[in-house]
Amino acid sequence: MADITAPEVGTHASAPVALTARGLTKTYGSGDAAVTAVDHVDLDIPGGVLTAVMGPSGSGKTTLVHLLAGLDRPDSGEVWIGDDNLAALSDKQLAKVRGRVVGFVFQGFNLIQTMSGRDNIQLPLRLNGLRRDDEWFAGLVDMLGIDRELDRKPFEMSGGQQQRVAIARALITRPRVVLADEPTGNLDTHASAEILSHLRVSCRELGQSVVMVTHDPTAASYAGRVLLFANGRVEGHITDPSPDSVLAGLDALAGVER
Ligand SMILES: Nc1ncnc2c1ncn2[C@@H]1O[C@H](COP(=O)(O)OP(=O)(O)OP(=O)(O)O)[C@@H](O)[C@H]1O
Repeated sequence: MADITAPEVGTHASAPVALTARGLTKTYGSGDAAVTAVDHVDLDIPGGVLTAVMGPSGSGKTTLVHLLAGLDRPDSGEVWIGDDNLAALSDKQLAKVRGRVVGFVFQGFNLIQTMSGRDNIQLPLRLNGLRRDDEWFAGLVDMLGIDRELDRKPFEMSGGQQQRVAIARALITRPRVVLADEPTGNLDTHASAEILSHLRVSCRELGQSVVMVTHDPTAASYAGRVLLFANGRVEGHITDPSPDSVLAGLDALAGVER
């Protein structure tokens, strides 16, 4: 069984920290039925790095990214996106940070069924009063292979096509931080590889930070760092992962499960 490296906090002196969590805690239910989905998590997510979050089903990964995105409020602890402490923002300010700084790709995609692919992708620009960059739009459409989806409504698309449209929507504002829950879960190997390569390059070249939850060791191997999550805590991490080192890390993680 492989050892998993203890989590590091506050040691990325060379890379500016894009996303910080301190003491982040969220419990669902109460009494005997209480489940602490995220349990005093401290995290520093550096800029320019693709970070994967892996761990057993029910370990709290989705809850963690929802808290990091400000979609859900923690019971205690703080999330900082750059210099913004999410807890200190009004709902309006939070919406502004979410709209301009953060891109989301979540399970279920949240595409608007009455709007075309094109309008869905461009919605974050309209909502945030941002101008469209035609070249960037065309580049995303090309990279994601969604030319024919632009004039279709989501219900006329397959799950994989909807997922690609949702990824284009997340990237259209060139957000500093992208939070994604299984972003390639409905895609074939080729499409997944292309999208993950793009995310990795845009982290490296644009200084973007992507945090993605995945169950797929191959997808995780595109990351610069894998966080190993169990029982609502970061139990370790793997730097420069390969599919084999990720599998070994998951094996080691099984040993710390409740
Ligand atoms: N809205 C909710 N109400 C009550 N319990 C919840 C709620 N959301 C999540 N939980 C519980 O919190 C724990 C963590 O759930 P979460 O969805 O964050 O895990 P996960 O690691 O993302 O799981 P999976 O890999 O299966 O998607 C689970 O025990 C789950 O049952």
